[in-house]
Amino acid sequence: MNIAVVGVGYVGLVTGVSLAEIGHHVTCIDNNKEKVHTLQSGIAPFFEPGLDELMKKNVANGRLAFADDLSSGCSNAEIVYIAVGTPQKNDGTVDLTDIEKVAIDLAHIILQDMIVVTKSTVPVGTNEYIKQLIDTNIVSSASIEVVANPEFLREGSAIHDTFHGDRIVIGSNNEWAATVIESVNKPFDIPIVKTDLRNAEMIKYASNAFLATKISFINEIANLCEKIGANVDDVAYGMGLDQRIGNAFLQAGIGYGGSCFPKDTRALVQLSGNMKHEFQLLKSVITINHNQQKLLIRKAIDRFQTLADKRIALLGLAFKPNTDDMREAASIPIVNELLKEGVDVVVYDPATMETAKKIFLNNVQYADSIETAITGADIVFILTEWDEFKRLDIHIFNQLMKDPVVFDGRNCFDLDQIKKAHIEYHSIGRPTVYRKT
Ligand SMILES: NC(=O)c1ccc[n+]([C@@H]2O[C@H](COP(=O)([O-])OP(=O)(O)OC[C@H]3O[C@@H](n4cnc5c(N)ncnc54)[C@H](O)[C@@H]3O)[C@@H](O)[C@H]2O)c1
Ligand SMILES: O=c1ccn([C@@H]2O[C@H](COP(=O)(O)OP(=O)(O)O[C@H]3O[C@H](CO)[C@@H](O)[C@H](O)[C@H]3O)[C@@H](O)[C@H]2O)c(=O)[nH]1
Repeated sequence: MNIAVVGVGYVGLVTGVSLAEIGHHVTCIDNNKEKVHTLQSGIAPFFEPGLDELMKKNVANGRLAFADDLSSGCSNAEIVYIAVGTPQKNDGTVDLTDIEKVAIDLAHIILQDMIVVTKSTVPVGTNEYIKQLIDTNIVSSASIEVVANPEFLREGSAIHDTFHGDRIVIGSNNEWAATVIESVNKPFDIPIVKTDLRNAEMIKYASNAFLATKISFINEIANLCEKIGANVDDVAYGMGLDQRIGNAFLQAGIGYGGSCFPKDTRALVQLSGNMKHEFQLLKSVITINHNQQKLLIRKAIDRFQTLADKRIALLGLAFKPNTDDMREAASIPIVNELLKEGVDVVVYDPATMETAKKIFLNNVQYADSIETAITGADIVFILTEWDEFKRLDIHIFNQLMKDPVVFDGRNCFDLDQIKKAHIEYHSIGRPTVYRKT
């Protein structure tokens, strides 16, 4: 099939590359000319394990190309995927400006019958609206059908998730269009859920909201574990063995961030409100997450009374490991709060330093290694569970800090290992380990 993908962010690029990998001819289109230029020179605009290789391979074999112009990019396309951003507006509603623009621009250039597939996460009813927008603006006699095909990839494991996902959701109110998109996806060999447009849109929001709920639930259990002297890692393990619960997404920590959970949970609350349905559970999930992001600061203030003039090294700024994405990362409110407390902040992350410089400007110091970051620090905060941190020889804290106090927001270390290291160690939902004198 000849396919165009409009919007080359995370989702657009992974979609384009994977459709090319299973044999389709794909043109990825973005209106950001600089981005397209970078892509045409063989460089992915973000860090994602395995993506570069697949991209280069499919460009070389002629199945993948990039364009900055919708009209030329779609000239041969039988199917157009929309993968532009759907950010949140100040009032909490989803900003559909980019989707609307793509729909209207498509209506002006479509000359042959076409299937428009929405990959972007959009509120229930949006695909019907996209069809209506195209139908009312179309200049030719061509007809279009819409399909909702929400994306479930995770950043940092996007390639793996695409080829080994649990399901592909295909929503359409037109049986022919659904069947075509089913055949497009067949080579992935992943179970396909065929449903209508509204169900497909709702599956995406409900899935993200449920995963966010699991995280806030285990974080509340963790906070309780600390008070009653239990260990959340053991509790989560014991819970997760029950197949009805499952062990995924029970990692306690400083809450969820990223470009999806925060935005999509707020959007679902907003959508419910519009329907006069108060989604109390999800509102609590969001509040718990908000509080959890600041937990290390509260712990540090409890321990030291004031953090003014302390030097704090932050290890990890990305919202999760294996990505250079800092969208809605816990590190951002943490740095802002620490600066207000008068802290001397030094940061290190294996992948996000360039992004961090644009966010924190010269308000923090930037270290080029773990060692440089922690040398002379009074306190260390661990905010992202990069392998580089988990594999650290923990004696390094002793060697490079005077009185090492570590607040680990991602439970990177085993407590028995920590007990041998002569450091003071606070983590999430586990007993504090005090330094032996
Ligand atoms: N990032 C993820 O992990 C993820 C996973 C699943 C679903 N989603 C959803 O997928 C959608 C895209 O997310 P993302 O993170 O890839 O977005 P992004 O913001 O990183 O990328 C969007 C791209 O669309 C381009 N664009 C905007 N308007 C355009 C237009 N008119 N023509 C051509 N290109 C245009 C932008 O230049 C940008 O490159 C969102 O709805 C998001 O919620 C994201
Ligand atoms: O047990 C866990 C699992 C995750 N997280 C945090 O949750 C956030 C999101 O993690 P993850 O879901 O792995 O990353 P995303 O790339 O944001 O992926 C989510 O959001 C995407 C966008 O909608 C969906 O496609 C994916 O299915 C969904 O997992 C991160 O801050 C993690 O640190 C935890 O705190 N504990």
